[in-house]
Amino acid sequence: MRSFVTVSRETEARLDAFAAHLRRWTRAKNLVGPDTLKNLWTRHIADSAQVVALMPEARRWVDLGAGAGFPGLVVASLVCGDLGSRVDLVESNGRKCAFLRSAARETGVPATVHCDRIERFATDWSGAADVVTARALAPLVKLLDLTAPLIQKGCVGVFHKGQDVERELTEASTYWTFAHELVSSRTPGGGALVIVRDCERKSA
Ligand SMILES: C[S@@+](CC[C@H](N)C(=O)[O-])C[C@H]1O[C@@H](n2cnc3c(N)ncnc32)[C@H](O)[C@@H]1O
Repeated sequence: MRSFVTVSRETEARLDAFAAHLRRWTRAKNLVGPDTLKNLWTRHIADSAQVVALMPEARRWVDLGAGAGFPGLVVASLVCGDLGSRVDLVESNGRKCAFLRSAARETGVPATVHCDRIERFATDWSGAADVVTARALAPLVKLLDLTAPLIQKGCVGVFHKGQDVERELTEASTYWTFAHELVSSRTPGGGALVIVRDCERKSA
């Protein structure tokens, strides 16, 4: 982690507490696979943290399909202390929601957990967001379906993608017109981040 992202001592302490909490929960409740723990700092924490550097002015974040907190809880650890910062985490798995709440309490970060289906959250939620994130959740075309209502209100989508990002962009452009930027991931694995600032569904 330290070689990929530079953070303050306080942030590093929060991330350490989050990592320790995740290891404890995984031992007791089998929350994430052994590969996740093995590569925790480089593949998951640093990979998650890079979205904050891309959106330094953002204060209100929404993370869809937060899982064990990537990137949402890592973002919350980094923006903690910035005036007005908050992260809304959406996750439908009850065990993961319990972990997310417990980890947010333990680390003292400004995160709210919505234990809900994204489809329902997206329809019901009346809050505002600067950035919506999703990592390892769905192909880009589906992410645009889910996040278009937010993006069309000015929220920026920042989506972690793997090596087949070009194929996902081509597929998405069949159904959507969207303004995007592609940023190479700073962490190993050859992935990329797709930043979407505007989108409109193409007429049939
Ligand atoms: C592959 S995991 C990725 C978790 C995390 N973002 C990461 O990068 O490690 C996808 C997560 O999204 C959640 N999820 C999938 N579809 C969902 C939906 N429609 N509503 C809410 N959560 C969903 C799953 O429960 C799971 O925890």
